[in-house]
Amino acid sequence: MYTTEFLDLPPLDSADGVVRLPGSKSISNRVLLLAALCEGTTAVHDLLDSDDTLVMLKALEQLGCSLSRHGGVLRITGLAGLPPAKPAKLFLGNAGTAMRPLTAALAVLGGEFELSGVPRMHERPIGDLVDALRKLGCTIDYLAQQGFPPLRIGRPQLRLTEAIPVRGDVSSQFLTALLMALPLVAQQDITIEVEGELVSRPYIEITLNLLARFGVAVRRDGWRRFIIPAGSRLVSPGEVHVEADASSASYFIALGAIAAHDGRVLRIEGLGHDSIQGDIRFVEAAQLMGADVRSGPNWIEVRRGAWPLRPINIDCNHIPDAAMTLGVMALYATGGSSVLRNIASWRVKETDRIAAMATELRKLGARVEEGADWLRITPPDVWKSARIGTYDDHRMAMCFSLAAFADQGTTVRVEDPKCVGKTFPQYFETLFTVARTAPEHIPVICIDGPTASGKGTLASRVADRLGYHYLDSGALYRIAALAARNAGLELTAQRESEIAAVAATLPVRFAADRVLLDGQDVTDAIRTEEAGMNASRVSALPAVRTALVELQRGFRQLPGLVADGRDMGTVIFPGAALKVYLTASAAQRADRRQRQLSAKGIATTIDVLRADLEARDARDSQRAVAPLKAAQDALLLDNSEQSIEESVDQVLRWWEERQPFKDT
Ligand SMILES: Nc1ncnc2c1ncn2[C@@H]1O[C@H](COP(=O)(O)OP(=O)(O)O)[C@@H](O)[C@H]1O
Ligand SMILES: Nc1ccn([C@H]2C[C@H](O)[C@@H](COP(=O)(O)OP(=O)(O)O)O2)c(=O)n1
Repeated sequence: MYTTEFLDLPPLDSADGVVRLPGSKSISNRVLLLAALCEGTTAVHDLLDSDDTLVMLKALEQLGCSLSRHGGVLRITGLAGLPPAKPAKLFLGNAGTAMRPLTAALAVLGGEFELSGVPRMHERPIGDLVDALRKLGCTIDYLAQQGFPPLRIGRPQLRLTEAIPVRGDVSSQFLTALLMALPLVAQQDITIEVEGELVSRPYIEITLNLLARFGVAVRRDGWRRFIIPAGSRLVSPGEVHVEADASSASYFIALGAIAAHDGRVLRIEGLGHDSIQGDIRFVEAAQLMGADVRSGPNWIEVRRGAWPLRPINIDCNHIPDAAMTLGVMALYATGGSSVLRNIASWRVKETDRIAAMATELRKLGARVEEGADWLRITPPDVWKSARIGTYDDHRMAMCFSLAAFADQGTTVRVEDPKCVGKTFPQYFETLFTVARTAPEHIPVICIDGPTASGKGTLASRVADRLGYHYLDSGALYRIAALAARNAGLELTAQRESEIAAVAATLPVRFAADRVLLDGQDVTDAIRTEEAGMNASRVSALPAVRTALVELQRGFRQLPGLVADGRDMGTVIFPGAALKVYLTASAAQRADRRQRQLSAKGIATTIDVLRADLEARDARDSQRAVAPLKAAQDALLLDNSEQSIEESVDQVLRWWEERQPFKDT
């Protein structure tokens, strides 16, 4: 997951390939709660691993459920319909799918519980659910503002003979919560009556479907009355497979419609046309806009159909979450405006999504009108690069990533990308496996300079701050030298072609912070001073340098690269958007190297080190091919008197000055 302050998406061109998506959040949290309440043990396969499921799991553990994990399977032994034995204070983050049903289940079962969440959760209304629960005899108090979490729950005196009214027009989660909780106390038929128009009906269908799997067949009379039959009991079905999340799939369905052009196909696995999730109907909306979609029971394939996309005017009640994705697709639907209607529930989600979408779409150049429960979006005439605020809302981050495909070459900065952790922690990584763009669009920052100037330290920290890949090109010369020695070669010009042949086929792999050569961990072996000197020797051989060019350029991958070495800016990435030539005095560098070595328990003297590094400087800058020197357009940074943080901040400032949205 990207935990950087922001993530810049350079202009993207197309998409193809296969994605497997994480499990559905709605199904995951419902299954977890039902498994926790029922009789028996449930093995849950393909559970979503995200912030919202984590808070649910922690809460269930606190309530006394026993959980164990083996491989990808989670086993839960339920409470068999009994109230939790101990009082508990549950923290539920910003997970509505945990807060609402747990409130209902615990209020019906009774005990001493407190339920709280993040500040935004304390702004999301729960009064209608609490009113319904109080009417049937539950004890619930507000601990802060009336109508909002945090809540205290006590013991109920249940009255279940009369129909229980619940409002259906704010959030379907209230009805879901009652439907999952009331089978615990169904000594007689229990009737729930929905007041107002029921929003987000598909989510109720998921609830009913899962209740049926746990042995409870709810009867219903249209969408107004739901009856839980007397004698209902929640019983584990044994095994449950969680299907991939249909709301998460919406981003990739849209991606296919926007970017799978010229024979490309985007295939989504783990979800198909017989999905029980309402958001699967996003497919129909995407088709109306022009997507070419084919699907089977467990897969969906999407290609670009109509292009540009067609504007849409649609009632989104049946796809409340996935409909946000239509808002960004509308940017590509020229020839009119798109209207998304019946989206009032957006106002009380992770953020006020109507206001948030309007604000951020405008930044890209779209004209947007906003009503109480609708949005009208007219695509930009001229796209603008923009910093997109995400409001701690995973769906804002995910849908706006799709704005990077404008053919006018816009850069989209997604702020706080880690908000996707709520439902899809690997969203951007998954996007980058299928999104394509020309290499010259992928940003590169080059940091060249002499030994021990701090290139590696600076480059890897800048890469961390930007979420970019990092290329330590010196490591490749070190590895090439080691591999050549292992092959019994002397590191001399007479052996140039043989060393180059070794370098051309290096079986090297970078895994986390380890370097593997032919499966052997050589991380420490390549870091000795001798290995540095050997690297310097082989790096003077032109054929060796040529052999390593493609390997180095292969590191230029989405979302960007920071590369350090001697010739990053002059030879390997001459078109890089930022080149830094890093220096420090020889005395400083010798001192730094000595500290670095002594931290590893290697004793040396400053004089020897200084002589070594001056010898290396001389060889690296005097060789015939790609000598160490500043690129003409490089910015010079002498960090002799700077701390590491100061030099990192300096480079990031230079980088910001080059961004297209720096003045916005
Ligand atoms: N600006 C700086 N100020 C002080 N020490 C630094 C600075 N930059 C790097 N160092 C230290 O100098 C040592 C050498 O840095 P390194 O990144 O390995 O250099 P290079 O990759 O140029 O050989 C490291 O121990 C690092 O912590
Ligand atoms: N892009 C590069 C990187 C390194 N080299 C050569 C020259 C250097 O002396 C050796 C070792 O590089 P490395 O960056 O690992 O060395 P230092 O950490 O700066 O001591 O490889 C090169 O020629 N071109």
